Amino acid sequence: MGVAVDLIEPMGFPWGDRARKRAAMDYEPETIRHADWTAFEARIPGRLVLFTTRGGTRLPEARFTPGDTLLFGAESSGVPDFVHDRADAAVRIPLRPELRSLNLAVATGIGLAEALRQTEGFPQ
Ligand SMILES: C[S@@+](CC[C@H](N)C(=O)[O-])C[C@H]1O[C@@H](n2cnc3c(N)ncnc32)[C@H](O)[C@@H]1O
Repeated sequence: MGVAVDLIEPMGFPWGDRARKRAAMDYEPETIRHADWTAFEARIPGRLVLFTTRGGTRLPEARFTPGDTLLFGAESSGVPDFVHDRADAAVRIPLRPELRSLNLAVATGIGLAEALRQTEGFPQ
C-alpha cells in the first residue's frame, strides 16, 4: 500500500529470516527498526492511533487524517499500559462477543484499509 513500517523492539518474532522474506515476497516496505519505545516515540510525526481490543472508538466511527501513525500491539500481549496512555486515539475493530481478538496481520489489514480509504491514500 506504499506505507512505511516501524518495528519497535522487543519484537515477538525474528527479523531477517527466510519466513519473513517469503511472507513479504519482493515487496519490502520502507522499514525502520527502533531499539525501544523511546526511540520510536521521538520520531512520531503526527497523531498516534492505537488499535486495541481494550475500549476505544469503534472502527466504523473512527476518523483518520493524513499523517496518522497506526500502532498495533504484539501478537501475544498487545501493548503495555503506558503505550495505551500515550496514544492520541484508540480504535477497536468490533467483533462478535465470543471472540477476543483478531491476529495482528488481519487487524492491521483492516485498520490500514479503512485509514487509507478515508484519507484517499490508496495507490491510484
Ligand atoms: C492478537 S492481538 C493481541 C491480543 C492481546 N491479548 C490483547 O488483548 O491485546 C494483536 C494486535 O492486533 C490488534 N487487534 C487485534 N484485534 C483487534 C480488534 N478487535 N480491534 C483493534 N485491534 C485489534 C491490536 O493492535 C493487538 O495488539
